[in-house]
Amino acid sequence: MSAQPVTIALSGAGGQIGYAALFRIAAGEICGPDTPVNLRLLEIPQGVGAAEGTALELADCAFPLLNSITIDTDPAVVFEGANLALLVGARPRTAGMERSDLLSANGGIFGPQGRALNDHAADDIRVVVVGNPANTNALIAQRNAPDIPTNRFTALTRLDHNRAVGLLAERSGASVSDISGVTVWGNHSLTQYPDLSHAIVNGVPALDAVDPAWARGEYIERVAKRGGEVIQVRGSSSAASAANAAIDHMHDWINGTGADWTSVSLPSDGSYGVPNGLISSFPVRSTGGSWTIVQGLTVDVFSRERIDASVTELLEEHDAVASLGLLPH
Ligand SMILES: NC(=O)C1=CN([C@@H]2O[C@H](COP(=O)(O)OP(=O)(O)OC[C@H]3O[C@@H](n4cnc5c(N)ncnc54)[C@H](O)[C@@H]3O)[C@@H](O)[C@H]2O)C=CC1
Ligand SMILES: O=C([O-])CC(=O)C(=O)O
Repeated sequence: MSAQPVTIALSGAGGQIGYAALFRIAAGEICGPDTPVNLRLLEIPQGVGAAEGTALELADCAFPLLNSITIDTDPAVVFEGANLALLVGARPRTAGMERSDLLSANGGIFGPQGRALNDHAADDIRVVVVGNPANTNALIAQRNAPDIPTNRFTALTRLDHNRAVGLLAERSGASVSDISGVTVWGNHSLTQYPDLSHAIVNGVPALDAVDPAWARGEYIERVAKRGGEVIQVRGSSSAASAANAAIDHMHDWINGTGADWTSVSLPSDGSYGVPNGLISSFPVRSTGGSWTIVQGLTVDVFSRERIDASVTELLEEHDAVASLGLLPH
């Protein structure tokens, strides 16, 4: 244990994803076995008890890397000096709530959190938004943090990516480690596009290894609706797999992806016709601590239509939050 401690903030620490993530983070799964961890846990008052209970259990694990735990309801306190932020806590849609109500309620969370990150986080802050609607919540946070480079704000589509790889492995009979080149484009929503056009299974193009009609039909729907399938079968939403994906995302951002790429929602630079600034999912590699969008992939007519459909939904969400005054910068 030699490196400087890393300060990792997690909002929604008393919830189910928080419970599935915090023990792994405290064990060093994001930054590795040499980096001590300061945990900063953000909750609303009704969630503080659950976060405190989790902190008791974290202490009972006697993790050698766990340097400190702070629990607070004030984002300014929690984000002070934070190097990494996992924004998990969000306002869920409840019965009778219109989409604009949901966006407005989340604006009330991610606007202030963006401002607190702007004013208090460390210069190297990296943010992943998990709480839904994740892409638009990330956009709100980013647009409220004018002093933080835009590319430090991301939203989680790694769970969709991992689901896409897992279901392709299941269908093809290959192991996950023999699959590469899978991409999830667009929004973390039902319009997302899990794309096998460039995927390779055991050295063979995926569209030769599995029925292309399945890959461009049932498969896309199955990946996009996997969250709903988990809720139906498990009785509650994906938690361990979401926590795992958030850890994968942060781990790869810091440590690099290697030859294969993964999927991350990040502010577009105009690549693949996605409007500048929109936080959309792309094929990306990480090197030197930064994500780079993989360039030069051919996009056929089918893929173009699917990407455009999801980007259209993101633009609608953008316009809705802009009209609510939630994107000040
Ligand atoms: N992007 C993705 O792939 C996925 C996203 N999600 C989303 O992640 C979010 C969290 O899911 P769960 O942990 O299962 O929910 P949960 O309801 O178990 O926990 C959420 C926690 O956030 C807290 N919270 C609410 N508002 C907060 C605020 N302003 N500041 C700090 N904490 C706050 C709540 O008190 C609660 O403890 C949901 O929005 C869910 O839809 C879930 C799975 C996958
Ligand atoms: O719908 C939810 O709350 C959970 C979710 O995002 C997913 O499982 O992909």
